[in-house]
Amino acid sequence: MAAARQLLPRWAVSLRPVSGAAAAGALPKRVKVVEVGPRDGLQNEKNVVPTPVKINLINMLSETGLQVIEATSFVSPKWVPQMADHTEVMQGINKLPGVSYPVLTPNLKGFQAAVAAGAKEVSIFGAASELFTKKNINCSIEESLERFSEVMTAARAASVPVRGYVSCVLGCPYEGKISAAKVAEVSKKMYSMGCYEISLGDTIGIGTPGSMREMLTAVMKEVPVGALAVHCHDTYGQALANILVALQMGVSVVDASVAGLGGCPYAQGASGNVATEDLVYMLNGLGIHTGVDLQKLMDTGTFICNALNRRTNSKVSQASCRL
Ligand SMILES: CC(C)(COP(=O)([O-])OP(=O)([O-])OC[C@H]1O[C@@H](n2cnc3c(N)ncnc32)[C@H](O)[C@@H]1OP(=O)([O-])[O-])[C@@H](O)C(=O)NCCC(=O)NCCSC(=O)C[C@@](C)(O)CC(=O)[O-]
Repeated sequence: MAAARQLLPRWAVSLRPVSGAAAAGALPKRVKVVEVGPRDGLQNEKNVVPTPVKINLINMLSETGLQVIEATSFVSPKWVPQMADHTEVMQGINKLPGVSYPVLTPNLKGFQAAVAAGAKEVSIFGAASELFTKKNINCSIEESLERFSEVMTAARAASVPVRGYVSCVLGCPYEGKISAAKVAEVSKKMYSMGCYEISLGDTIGIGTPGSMREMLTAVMKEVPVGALAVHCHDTYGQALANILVALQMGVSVVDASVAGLGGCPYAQGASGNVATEDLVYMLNGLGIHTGVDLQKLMDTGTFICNALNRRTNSKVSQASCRL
């Protein structure tokens, strides 16, 4: 199959990492932080989060300097009731120039609804595990790729850039260990379809720096490092260490969730993503530019934790409250 051309969002062009960074083992000078809190962070909440709270959360995040905020998902409300207000959220937020608000779309129906609601960028989401794919989107990996290819065709016609997620890259809640070769195979297929970026998801946060390195080594043979992102849940407390390894290997796009909110409804027991506050703190300490205002981010974390009546998972926010 001939590779489809990747349609880049406007902001992405200036953020491509300097080529050769991976070979030299140098850290990137800039990192694009993809904030997934409003989607990944909230999708697993038991109680329905009021739409105005979601809108406020996104509006506050927009003021922090983040360039990408994943806003919601256009999935079946029977599967994920928390995201049923996707259209209201997309139409209620203040979309700032220079900030992108991608949404998840599992199929053509979701893509069409997303575009009708004003989405200018979407993400398709697959997995390197057959059982997880079945539990999450009710089909096999092969069927999921067929559905995604319909989304890609429609997206290309509408000039909508598409990001691709691959879940379970370091382990699966149903299958256990997932081979790096399988992750590389699915990533390559999604990149070849035209996804401009592949986000590699450690869905259950089980990876270690060692398994992250092994997996990335395999994937980087099939997908250019400049088109890779990492998406680390922090269940085993390994997220920052895993991210650091990815940065050392040349990855310069990292997903994170404010206050470390979240989990996946189809990966029971998995905790949230790395907290965006903790990621930005680490990147600041490494002298890596993100453009994100840490104080505003922590204020946003406080807002959403108060709204959800829970304690933040961000160690940086916890520490700054104590000091
Ligand atoms: C994919 C489906 C829809 C298949 O679900 P299905 O039941 O197989 O779909 P279907 O095509 O048979 O349709 C069944 C019903 O759903 C409707 N439907 C069909 N498509 C849509 C849509 N897009 N939006 C709204 N409704 C839809 C469709 O119209 C029909 O409605 P009915 O006739 O029964 O009234 C379902 O499995 C689903 O929605 N799954 C979403 C699961 C999900 O959101 N998981 C969490 C996100 S993934 C994640 O968190 C991992 C990630 C990305 O963060 C990375 C990581 O951490 O690894």
